[in-house]
Amino acid sequence: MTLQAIKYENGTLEVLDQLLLPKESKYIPILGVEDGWKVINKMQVRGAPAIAIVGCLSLAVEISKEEFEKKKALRREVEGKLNYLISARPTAVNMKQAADHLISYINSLDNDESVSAQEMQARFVAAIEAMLEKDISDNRSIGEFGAKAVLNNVTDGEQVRILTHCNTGSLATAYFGTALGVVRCLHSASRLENCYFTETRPYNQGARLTAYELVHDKIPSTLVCDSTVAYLMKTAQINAVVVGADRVAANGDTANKIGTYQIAVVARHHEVPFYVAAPLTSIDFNVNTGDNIVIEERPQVEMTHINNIRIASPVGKL
Ligand SMILES: CSC[C@H]1O[C@H](OP(=O)(O)O)[C@H](O)[C@@H]1O
Repeated sequence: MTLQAIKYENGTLEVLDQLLLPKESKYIPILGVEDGWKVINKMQVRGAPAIAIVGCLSLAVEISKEEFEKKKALRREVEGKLNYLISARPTAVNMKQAADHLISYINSLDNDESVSAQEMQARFVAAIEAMLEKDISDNRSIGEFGAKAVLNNVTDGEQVRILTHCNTGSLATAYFGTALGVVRCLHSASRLENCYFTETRPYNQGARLTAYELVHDKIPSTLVCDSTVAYLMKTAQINAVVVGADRVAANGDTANKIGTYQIAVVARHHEVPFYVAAPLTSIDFNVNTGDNIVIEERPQVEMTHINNIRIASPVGKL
């Protein structure tokens, strides 16, 4: 079992094919931007931060193999390929945020006459490589801060029962995770009684990925059907719901995996504190409210089939 979704070293990139988990643990080589776009679009790699990191690293791999005599040629190639990578999946903002930051950075290098084309290429690749460690550092901070926030609402020494949705752990980020990072910190502090997590149809991020992570880390946990969450909050004294985010709008509206909204409504009804654990790279200050967030529509086969086996009778329009 491995929880390293992304393996990168000196211009070589491999990603864990999450479509095969938990049955098979297989790494896919990423030789450039086209490979990066495909693994993101097919959801072999998924999770808002991981999408941005893999997308940008696929560009770093490609750029590292080329030689640029002219700085403007490098800038043009970088801009075009970053904008292409954004198109792989629309809802998570992290790839767009990373692209905007990197385009601004390479423009500053292009405009700095003291920087040669070779230096520009090296500094640009280094800026992308730094995203890996930054994400892990952010996740640990989110985990510690989130655990404190959850524990502020319970009596001293009480062990907590958490509900989470989808996968927001090491398989959705560079490592450690966001909402699952909060769960990891509660467990490390010996304050976690149990983490309930939903199967998260139709891709089954919970049943396939979150289960994989919590078993690996030996964290007390229970897999529940998506349809159980209301009953669970009625009967299991859940202390908090903690979820991730694909995109948070300027007013705090949050787009996350389908099913999150109904969990939030039920949490409100049962007066269970509801937390969104997300890095700054998931916040889009250019979008005023959630109404302006593009919600992804995936192929219907992802609902009607599991491992290429039909589980839903053929019907009309789904
Ligand atoms: C830590 S971000 C996790 C985020 O990504 C998931 O979506 P997907 O598996 O489709 O990429 C889900 O929305 C999670 O909240």
